[in-house]
Amino acid sequence: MTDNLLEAIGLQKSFGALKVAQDVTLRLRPGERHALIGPNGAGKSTLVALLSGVLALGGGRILLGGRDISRSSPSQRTREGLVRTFQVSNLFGGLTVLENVYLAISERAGASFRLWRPAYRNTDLIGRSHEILEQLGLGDVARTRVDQLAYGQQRLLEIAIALALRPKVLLLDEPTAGIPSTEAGILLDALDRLPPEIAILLIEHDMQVVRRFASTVTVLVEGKILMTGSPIEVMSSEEVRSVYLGKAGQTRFASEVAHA
Ligand SMILES: Nc1ncnc2c1ncn2[C@@H]1O[C@H](COP(=O)(O)OP(=O)(O)OP(=O)(O)O)[C@@H](O)[C@H]1O
Repeated sequence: MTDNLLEAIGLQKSFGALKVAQDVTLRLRPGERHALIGPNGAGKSTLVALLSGVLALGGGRILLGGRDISRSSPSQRTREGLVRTFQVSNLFGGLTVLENVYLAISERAGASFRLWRPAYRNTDLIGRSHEILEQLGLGDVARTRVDQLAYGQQRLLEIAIALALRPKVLLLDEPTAGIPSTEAGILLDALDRLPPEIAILLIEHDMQVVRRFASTVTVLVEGKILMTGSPIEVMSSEEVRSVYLGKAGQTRFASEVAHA
């Protein structure tokens, strides 16, 4: 019996001659806050695609709650609780924030094709949608059309929709990317308030976000795991500094460590 919720064991993936996942092993326990970092082209997005089932594995196994989901479709994985954030580009811009979350919840509840009128009678699902929006600080914009939202709020809505799918494991792909610094704080606060029992894998470039959010960090370089450790261990590793970060990053890391 294992207490790991998600186990990715020996994952392999190649695009032609390019090996983008080489024996990648990653484990997440319930409630774990785990960050995945690595330079551009390291294979982070590929790993998320392998975990979520968008890409087929070239080798290895993925277990969710001890069950082998290596061959499950993305939607099966979502139903079983392995959820990746919805991309802003997949939001329904012409619908309200509430309607977007409601659609996700009703889909989870198996009601997606009963559409608007009958669905709107379902006060439980609407109540749950409001609850999630409040949780993420989007309560005030519930009736606002998504295309009228600030970008940071749209990114929060991605997370709201993922939460609506009742994740056990949540894959967050660069949630702060593209968000102006004035709005980023709100998003970081929202990340702090995510339900503590959910295991979260955060793909992130910004080390300040990583340090604030994660208790464990995995560094991926050229499709291989360079190291896994606490943010401080990772940030103070010479190997990480020299192999992964380069000169600009070394300066940044040094200042991060100094402020840790
Ligand atoms: N469908 C594909 N076909 C061929 N090569 C691909 C494909 N998808 C990604 N790659 C290549 O695989 C490597 C890993 O890409 P990936 O996007 O996973 O890296 P990443 O760590 O997410 O990078 P970034 O931080 O820039 O998003 C890159 O060299 C990329 O060009």
